[in-house]
Amino acid sequence: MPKMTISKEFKFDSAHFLPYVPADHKCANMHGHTYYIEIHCEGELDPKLGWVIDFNAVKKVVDPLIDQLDHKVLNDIEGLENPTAEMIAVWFWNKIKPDLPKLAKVVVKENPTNVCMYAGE
Ligand SMILES: Nc1nc2c(c(=O)[nH]1)N=C([C@H](O)[C@H](O)COP(=O)(O)OP(=O)(O)OP(=O)(O)O)CN2
Ligand SMILES: [Zn+2]
Repeated sequence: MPKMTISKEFKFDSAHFLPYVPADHKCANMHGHTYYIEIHCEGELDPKLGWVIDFNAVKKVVDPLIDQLDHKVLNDIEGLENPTAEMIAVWFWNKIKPDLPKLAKVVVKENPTNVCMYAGE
């Protein structure tokens, strides 16, 4: 069967600051982002269902994680004490991969121009 990649996008609004940047870096101050997260899953199509994985199955795994972060201070979340886009991508990967083995990539967009892609290596 053909091998394909699907992706589903999620959104959350959070505050953060970056604790290890120099004090005069603007990101040392608390500020907010509307984050967009893409969850990419890759695999062969199921021959009967005709899909890689049900989009709804992705939603069921990811929604509880979005709820943990939405309208929160990311620095207060375990594992996100230094909430760069890169660390957020790793956080999502580690939480999602055990439940979605077809997970192939996590994309974190702090804004349309600041984007991090992580494929789990
Ligand atoms: N590699 C990374 N660099 C930076 C990160 C990050 O997560 N990974 N994060 C930040 C800050 O979160 C900051 O809020 C973003 O700063 P900046 O790029 O200046 O974003 P702006 O929205 O202000 O973008 P402009 O292009 O200047 O409009 C910093 N760096
Ligand atoms: Zn920021």
